[in-house]
Amino acid sequence: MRLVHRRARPGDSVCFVWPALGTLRRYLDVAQHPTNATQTIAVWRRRCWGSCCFQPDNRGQVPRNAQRHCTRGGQDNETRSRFTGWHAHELEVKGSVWQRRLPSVGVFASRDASRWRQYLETLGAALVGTLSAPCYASGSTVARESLQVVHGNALVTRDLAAAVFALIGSYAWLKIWDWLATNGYIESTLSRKIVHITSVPLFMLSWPLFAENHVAAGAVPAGVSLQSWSTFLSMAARSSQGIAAMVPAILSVRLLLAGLGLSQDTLVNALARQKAAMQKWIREHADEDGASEQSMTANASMVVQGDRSEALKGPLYYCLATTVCTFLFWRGPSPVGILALIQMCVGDGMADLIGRRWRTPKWPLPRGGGSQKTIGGTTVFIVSAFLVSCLYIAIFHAWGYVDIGIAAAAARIAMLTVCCAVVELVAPGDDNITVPLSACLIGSLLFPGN
Ligand SMILES: Nc1ccn([C@@H]2O[C@H](COP(=O)(O)OP(=O)(O)OP(=O)(O)O)[C@@H](O)[C@H]2O)c(=O)n1
Ligand SMILES: C/C(=C\CO)CCC[C@H](C)CCC[C@H](C)CCCC(C)C
Repeated sequence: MRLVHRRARPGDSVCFVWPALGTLRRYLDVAQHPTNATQTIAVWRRRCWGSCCFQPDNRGQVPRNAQRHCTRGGQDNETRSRFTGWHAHELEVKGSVWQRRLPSVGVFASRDASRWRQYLETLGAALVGTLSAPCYASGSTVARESLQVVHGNALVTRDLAAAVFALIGSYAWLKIWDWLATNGYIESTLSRKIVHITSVPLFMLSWPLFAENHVAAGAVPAGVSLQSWSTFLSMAARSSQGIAAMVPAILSVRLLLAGLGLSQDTLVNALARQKAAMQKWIREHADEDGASEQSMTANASMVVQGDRSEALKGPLYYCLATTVCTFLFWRGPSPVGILALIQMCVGDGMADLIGRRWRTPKWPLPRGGGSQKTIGGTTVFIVSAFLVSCLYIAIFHAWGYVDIGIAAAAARIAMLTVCCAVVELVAPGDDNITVPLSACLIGSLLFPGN
């Protein structure tokens, strides 16, 4: 392995002006000079993102100590530390992906997880370019100058683009399910639960779009105790996990404002309608078991409008829990954040979705809020949360983010899942707080070194 440096060429400025073009150029370079692919990519990185690069060995392998070597080639201290992880990682992935063909060719047929990851990361780079292009094209000096400031910090630009992408994705996703429910294609309760089950797992699949951590993984939460608040906040705002956590945080603010009546929000209205429909369903079925007529009448009027303050409960806690888990645990190396979010989304959501339709005996526990949990619901919680947790840990391990493999983690995931199912069953308070909170605590005990 050796460090590769070369002078900037005129063509490099194209990459700077429009990184999407740079991505395209990278594809073409790889296609034209297959044996030189590694160097081409590395050089492009160096020019665009101002750092050092490596020449991995003939088999495209990056030595384990690559990261240590990389720190020699950076420029100032800050750039050096920010770029270290990025380069070590880029090259690690390269060996299996970039050598002989365009990464998009055959990627869908591939079972090689690193290809998927590379594909998503390339998409992230292309997104940066695509989103910044209109600003350049607008000709506005302010837009260009501010973009150049951000481009000076290219990894942050990429994270911001990925966050914008996830926000647009969340908007579209919520809209689709609400549209299906309001037009009568599916029940409102089903739409709400599908959103609950799928939103955050989809969000997690977008995490490779974010750049490699600018600040070492774990350093941001550790900064709470080590750094002054201003240093901590600036680290947090520039870190991948900080920017990714802004996605659920922005949704939380939206829910908070609308729930307090400070803004009109169609999302909140939809959630409130769905919740009202769900409560109606629960009370109707409670009525079958002898519930009072009064509760039915009160509920019927709610279905028309829904209660906007509902946004301040389940959905808000859901978004806040996602913000905290994303920010503290991010995509690894610890599996705890991913597991906690899967328990909250898949376990709790599936227990409700299937538990309400599958008539199984109810647990002999006092009722909270008119609902009663069933043995079938708890069984579905355990099975679904366990399977999806295993799937996500396998994916994130194959992507190289989580450092524990599925074989080593499976028994502990099973224990965690059973504990969360019990918490969901007995703990007072909203499941969107109790389940992820206990998953984080129990997970940290079960995976102490990860
Ligand atoms: N372990 C479980 C959990 C839920 N349910 C079913 O799902 C319904 C609603 O569950 P609950 O978690 O109480 O819903 P909420 O918290 O009110 O819904 P949300 O989280 O969407 O606000 C219950 O009445 C029950 O029929 C079940 O059978 N078994
Ligand atoms: C009904 C819900 C909870 C009640 O128990 C779920 C509320 C969903 C949130 C309002 C939206 C959450 C969005 C995610 C944080 C981001 C999704 C991004 C993705 C690309 C779809």
